[in-house]
Amino acid sequence: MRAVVMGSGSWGTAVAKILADAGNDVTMWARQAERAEAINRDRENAGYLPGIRLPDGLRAVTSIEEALADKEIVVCAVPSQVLRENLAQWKPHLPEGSVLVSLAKGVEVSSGERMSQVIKEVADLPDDRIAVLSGPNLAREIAEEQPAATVIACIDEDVAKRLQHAFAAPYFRPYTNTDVIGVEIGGAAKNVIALACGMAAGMGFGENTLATLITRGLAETMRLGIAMGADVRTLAGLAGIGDLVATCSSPLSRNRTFGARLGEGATLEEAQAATHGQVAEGVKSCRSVRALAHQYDVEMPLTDAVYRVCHEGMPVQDMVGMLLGRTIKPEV
Ligand SMILES: NC(=O)C1=CN([C@@H]2O[C@H](COP(=O)(O)OP(=O)(O)OC[C@H]3O[C@@H](n4cnc5c(N)ncnc54)[C@H](O)[C@@H]3O)[C@@H](O)[C@H]2O)C=CC1
Ligand SMILES: O=C(CO)COP(=O)(O)O
Repeated sequence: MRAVVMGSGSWGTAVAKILADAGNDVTMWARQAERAEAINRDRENAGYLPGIRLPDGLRAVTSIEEALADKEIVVCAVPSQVLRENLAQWKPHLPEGSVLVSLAKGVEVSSGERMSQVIKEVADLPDDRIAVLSGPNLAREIAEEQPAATVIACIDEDVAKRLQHAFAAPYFRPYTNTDVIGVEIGGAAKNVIALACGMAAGMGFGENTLATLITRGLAETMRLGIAMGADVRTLAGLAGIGDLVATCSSPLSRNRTFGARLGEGATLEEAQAATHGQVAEGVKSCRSVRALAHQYDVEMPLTDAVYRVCHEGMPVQDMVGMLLGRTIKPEV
């Protein structure tokens, strides 16, 4: 199929490689001319995935019109808080009949909307032309062709199946799902829990703490997902627990790394500066996920604690007392 990946950061580049390796005709859109030129000249996106050789057929362009022309699959690979402004520029050039696939893992702070809702609103598309791709997919590992699986969700199962074939590469196995809400909530919430896990690791805590945070993080993600209409089995799958485990455990995760820096004593500004312009989505999404928890009247104590550290100046060390000092209660 003819596909374009709109955004040439870490994950956009890795997904462009997947699509090319899966036999599609793939274009990448980059904001900066130097990045597009370097990708075309060096077959490498050195700023984001140094040392990864990109497939020969992959072509990068900076013109939005050229990028989108005639494409059947349009992959949205920009961070969640800037998807709306990017989409507004892409909209006039979106080809008739194309399907938009969101890669972003976040909930928009200004609206409380999931990415598929933002796409529907801004691009004015029916639900069967909007899909989301999410799972335990650390960009660097996938770019190195380490085997992994993912979930492609669309309300229309036939569309999800078409995309499943388009994204299936020898090292990358997509599963379909029609539970778009579950897949999106799993992806957004795990970044917040990964911040908490990073903070714990940074403070020197070990595997018991990590396992506790992952498990209770899943419990609160499930509470929110169920309240919003998700299928709990989605959250017990790749886009839920799968991604939670990968992100919370890996030093490759930007969210976990951001949290670890705070846990080691860095200020928010220092942690932000150390991300080198790459996005740690959970820092913003903890605000919107917490707002959804309030809206749907569910308890999300870990998300609340991360929010307080990131936005209310609560010292990281106070998280422990805040979480363990809660009223003791049944597990389930
Ligand atoms: N990196 C990873 O391992 C994975 C990332 N994701 C998700 O994919 C989405 C994109 O992530 P990455 O590619 O890793 O991000 P990144 O930070 O590496 O790259 C972001 C890309 O968006 C572009 N962009 C366009 N408009 C922008 C603006 N106004 N502000 C900032 N950047 C802008 C940047 O130029 C850059 O090419 C995020 O929501 C992330 O959570 C999902 C799975 C894996
Ligand atoms: O979503 C990811 C892995 O599935 C990547 O996580 P980070 O954004 O924390 O690097």
